[in-house]
Parts: sequence; structure tokens; C-alpha cells
Amino acid sequence: MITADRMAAVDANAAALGVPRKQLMESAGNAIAREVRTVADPGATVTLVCGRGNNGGDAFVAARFLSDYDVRVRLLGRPETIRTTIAKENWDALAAAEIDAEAVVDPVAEPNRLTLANADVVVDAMLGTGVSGPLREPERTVAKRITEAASSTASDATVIAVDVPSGVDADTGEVAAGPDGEHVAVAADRIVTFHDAKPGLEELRTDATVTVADIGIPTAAALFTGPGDLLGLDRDPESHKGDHGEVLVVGGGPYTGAPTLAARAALRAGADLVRVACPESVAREVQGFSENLIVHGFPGAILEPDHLDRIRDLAAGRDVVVFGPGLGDAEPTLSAVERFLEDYDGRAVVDADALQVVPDVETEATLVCTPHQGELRAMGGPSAENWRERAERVREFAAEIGHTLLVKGAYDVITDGEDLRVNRTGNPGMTVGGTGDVLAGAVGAVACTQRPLQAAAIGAYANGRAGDLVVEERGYGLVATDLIDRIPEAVRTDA
Ligand SMILES: NC(=O)C1=CN([C@@H]2O[C@H](COP(=O)(O)OP(=O)(O)OC[C@H]3O[C@@H](n4cnc5c(N)ncnc54)[C@H](O)[C@@H]3O)[C@@H](O)[C@H]2O)[C@H](O)CC1
Ligand SMILES: [K+]
Repeated sequence: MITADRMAAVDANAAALGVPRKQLMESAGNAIAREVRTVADPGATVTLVCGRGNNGGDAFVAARFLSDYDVRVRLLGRPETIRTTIAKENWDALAAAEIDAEAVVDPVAEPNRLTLANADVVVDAMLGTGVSGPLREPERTVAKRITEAASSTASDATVIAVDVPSGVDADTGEVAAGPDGEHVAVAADRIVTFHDAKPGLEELRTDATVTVADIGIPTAAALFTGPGDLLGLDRDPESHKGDHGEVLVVGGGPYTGAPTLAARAALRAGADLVRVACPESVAREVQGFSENLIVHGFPGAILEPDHLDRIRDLAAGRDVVVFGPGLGDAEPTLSAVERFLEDYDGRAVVDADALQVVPDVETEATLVCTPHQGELRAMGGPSAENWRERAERVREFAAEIGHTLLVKGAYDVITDGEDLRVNRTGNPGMTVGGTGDVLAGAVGAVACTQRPLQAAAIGAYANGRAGDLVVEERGYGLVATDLIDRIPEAVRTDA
């Protein structure tokens, strides 16, 4: 099962692994052609109705594999409005292959030019995962025409939908109601969906047969983090302060640098506002590191249960709390963390010594734990020789404790007990102290807007990539603060 956003990420990861989208479209087109062959007798008339996105692009490719049929390609709109280069290249290739391809600029006024009337097979390639909102014209009227062609006695065409029936949301199966209150989507007899099943197709009340076609996306594109995982960070131009999250870092005590590293990393990873709650003994020092932080000192030198009311007030209204950097493991501190988590139901990243309380605490909170392998063992977690073995055992442990784990190593293992990701960015220069605090802060910032597993995957990828950028430039001998300044570059999606 894969969502549309995850599909786009995996698609981009595949490209980064040397399997370009053009090749995926070629495979998708071939899969459509195979599906047509299962229902079309030799010489059958096949009409492919195409939108201006990559869903249409898939069908342009399919047509090239179907030219032994009476095949017609009908583009809704003008060729110059085709959205992507790949789709445009495939549209242009139809002329070279002397395939009957026509742009129907006004299919509502001239439905006959769609040649649906005598089609034996109609391929619905108007829209796939790119749909947003109720079908607009001309797709709306054409969707009705396609559904009519399937049921009219004259032609009784078989309708094959590309990826998802046009008008259906791939994630939810919903068909948005139009201004007239009508829910319009293509009624398909068969659906060819790519790479993995779509949640929306399970929800769809239909007796259509669903074929999940492998289009050659390498397993590595879904297993290993890559640039595609950053796509979720794209920002809405209309956003305003606070939309990208407010983080509270609860840390400090024996160590002062740790909470500052985590807080500054959270800012660099995109949080709008970062607060630090730390013992008064270090508050001045933390504030001294960066005027962009809002520092709240609590009395004494370590976090204790007496401070909980204050911490709870500060955590209220924040998106994510990052617990742990520099807190130390004094008994009062660990019992304060445990009691905070017992009645906290928000999102939190738990790192360093605070991790010890996680396996036994009863909490409604959504936790992302970021242990290194020693801390994982201290949590009662597994140890293993190689990353593959560790991945499986950590996945079981995450399922057991019910939280997301990011286990740091040469290969970071990221899992929520179900999905598994492995991060390969980073280098041996990052064993220096403090890089874990930077990671915890980065994960905390990203967890404001992304699901926990995705936040951990992005945080690990960005932290490691920042470290790689530093080493590429200056060789080993990096220190944790070097990472912080490179995080914005590490999370750029246009790189
Ligand atoms: N991601 C992958 O791994 C692969 C995807 N493939 C195919 O690509 C489509 C998704 O393509 P995309 O260009 O993102 O969007 P669509 O073609 O689905 O539609 C965009 C198109 O439709 C217009 N539009 C959006 N909403 C509406 C609406 N409510 N009414 C009318 N028109 C609408 C929008 O303006 C654009 O013009 C995916 O489904 C696969 O088929 C691959 O090729 C295989 C790999
Ligand atoms: K479609």
C-alpha cells in the first residue's frame, strides 16, 4: 500500500538511483498495453483519452505498444499545455510512430472527436494521483461520456483506468462533489495501478479488477532515504509564522552545549520558533549561544519533578518537545521525564539519557526515539552485527514499545514497527560528540509538519548529508556546530 506523496518520493529516489522517471513512464505505458491485450481482440478499436499530466503521458507510451490495434489517442486540450517534458516527448513520439493522435481542444462541444462511440476499449488516462478537488471541465463531462460508452448497448466498451479512475482520490478513494453536488469520476471495469496498491482503491466500492503493475522502481528507492524524502518539506507560499512548527527543547544540566545544539539545529531544520527549558545554571550560557532562542531557566542545576508544571506550561501550544540533550541521568531527572510523558499526548523526540524511561512509561505521546546502539541496548533493545539484521530486530522492538525508533549507526535504521527506512548519509567524522543533539533537534523541527517515521527519515538524511557536505569541503575533524549551518542546504529539494 502506498500513498500518492510516498509514490512521488519513491519516484524521485529512483531517479537519484539512476532509474529516471522516463523509464518508469515507459514501463507504466507497457503495463497499460499488457492490460489492454487481456481484453482486446485482434483488430479491436482502442481509444486512449489523455489528460495533460503524467497520467496522460503513460497512455501516450501505451499507444506506441498498441499500434497493432486500431488505436486512437485523444488529448484533452492543446499540446502546448502538456505539463511535463516527459509527457510532451511521448506525445511528440506518437507522430513519429504514425499513430492516430489528436488534440481535442473543446471535447465538451465536440464529444464525437473523442471517438468513444465505437471503441471496444477506452483507456481513462485523464488524471491519476495529480487530481485535486472535484473534476473540472472538460474532464468532468468527458468522464461521464466514458462511463456512458461503457454501458451503452451500442459499444459496451471495456474501460481501463490508468493508475486510478479519473476523479478518484488515490489515498482516500473519495470522489469530491462538484458545485452541482454531483460526485463525478470514471466508472472503470479494470484499473492498472503502478508499483504498489493504493489505499483509495481498497476504499473504492467497485467491482473493477485491479492490477498492480511493477514498473521497475528499485527496492532501494523505497528502503533507503533519498532526495525524494525531502519533497514533503516543500513550503506553501501562503504559509505564515508558526506554520512550520514550534519546538521546545528540554535539556541541559550537567551539559550545556547539548540543548543549544539541539535548539539551533531545530531552527536550521525549519522550525519557526524554538524555546529551550534548561536549569538556570546554564540558561545564560544557552542564551549566549544564539539570540534566536527563547530560553526559560528553571531553578537549580538539573531537571527535577518540581519543574514539571513549568515544563508542561511551556510544552502546551508547542508542536514538538525534544527531550534529553544534556539532561543527564540523575534519578530526579529521569523521574521528571517519566512523569511528563505519562500525561503528555503530543509529539516528542526523546534522546540521550531520557531514552531509558521510554520502554516502561505508559504514554499517549507519539515518540521518536533517537538512540545510538549503546543507548538502544540500555533501553532493552536488540544488538546485531550488520544493518540488515539490526533493521529487522529494531523493527520488532519498535513494534513492541509502540514508538518510532531512529537507531544511529553507519547505516541509521528508522522504523515505526511497520515501515522501515535505512539512511546511508553521514560519515565516520560524525562520531564526534554533539552530532546526536543536532540530529534530535533536526528531527524535532521536521516532526512539526511530517509524520514521525518521515520526520526521523528526513532528520537522519539531512544530518548525515550536512556532515557529508562538511567533510567534502574540509575533510574529517568536523565538530557538531559545523553540521548546524549546513542543514538548510542538506534539506533543499531543488539541489
Ligand atoms: N509517481 C510515479 O512514480 C509515477 C507516476 N506516473 C503517472 O503520473 C501520474 C501523476 O501525474 P501528475 O502529472 O502528477 O498528475 P495527473 O496526470 O494525475 O493530473 C494532473 C493534471 O490534471 C489536472 N487536474 C488536477 N486536478 C484536476 C481536477 N480536479 N479536474 C481537472 N483537472 C485536474 C492538473 O491541472 C494537471 O493538468 C500518476 O497517476 C501515474 O499515472 C508514472 O508515469 C509512473 C510513475
Ligand atoms: K486515470
